Amino acid sequence: MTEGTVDMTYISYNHMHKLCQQAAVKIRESGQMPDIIVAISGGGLIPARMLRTFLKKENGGKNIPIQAIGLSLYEDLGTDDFKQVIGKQVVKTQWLDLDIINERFGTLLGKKILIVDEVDDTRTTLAYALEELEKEVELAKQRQPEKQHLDTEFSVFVLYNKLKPKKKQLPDYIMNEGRYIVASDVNDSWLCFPYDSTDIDLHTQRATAQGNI
Ligand SMILES: O=P(O)(O)OC[C@H]1O[C@H](OP(=O)(O)OP(=O)(O)O)[C@H](O)[C@@H]1O
Repeated sequence: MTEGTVDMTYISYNHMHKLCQQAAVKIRESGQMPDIIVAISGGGLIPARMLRTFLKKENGGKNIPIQAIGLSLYEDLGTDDFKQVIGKQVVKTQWLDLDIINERFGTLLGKKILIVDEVDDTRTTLAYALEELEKEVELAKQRQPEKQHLDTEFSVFVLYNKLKPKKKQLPDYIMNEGRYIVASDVNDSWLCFPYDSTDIDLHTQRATAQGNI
């Protein structure tokens, strides 16, 4: 941030698209080609869908299903305690459809699961998502003890990682074993995403001027 003002970084759809294309190669090379993509809604939905196009290509033409989970740290959900919790507490608004996962795969256990979001800011949301998904794995082991030996492997993909001190950490097995995949490390500026714009032409001009095209 600059003193008294906020640095604004404008991002175009094209920029997100191209980063997803490059990231798909990194994901394949990491050995973490997912069975399931878990998109953190809302911001993770668009990169997850873009990524799926390129992962399909990297995955021999096989499409990878996307499940959406809704987590909100900064959004006003109209609750009475909004001012107290914004930026501090993650609110779960949607969760995995385990019936669909079990119907399609038989189990969540033994799967490679890629968690996708558009930005890692304080890392609070990603840490929460991973903790809650790990709890689902433990519950699945209780429900399906005959499959508890199957290793479920998580990895994380973000389009933009802000280079700043983080409030929460991801475990070493994510950070140190090639399972935290970042398309672009960025300074701690305000990221302006195209889907938040009410004037997409002006937004794209600004993104272009900053080279984010
Ligand atoms: O690293 P953190 O500090 O946790 O911040 C990152 C999160 O913040 C944004 O979500 P937001 O809560 O604004 O909801 P949205 O995706 O629906 O806009 C973004 O989409 C990430 O999920």
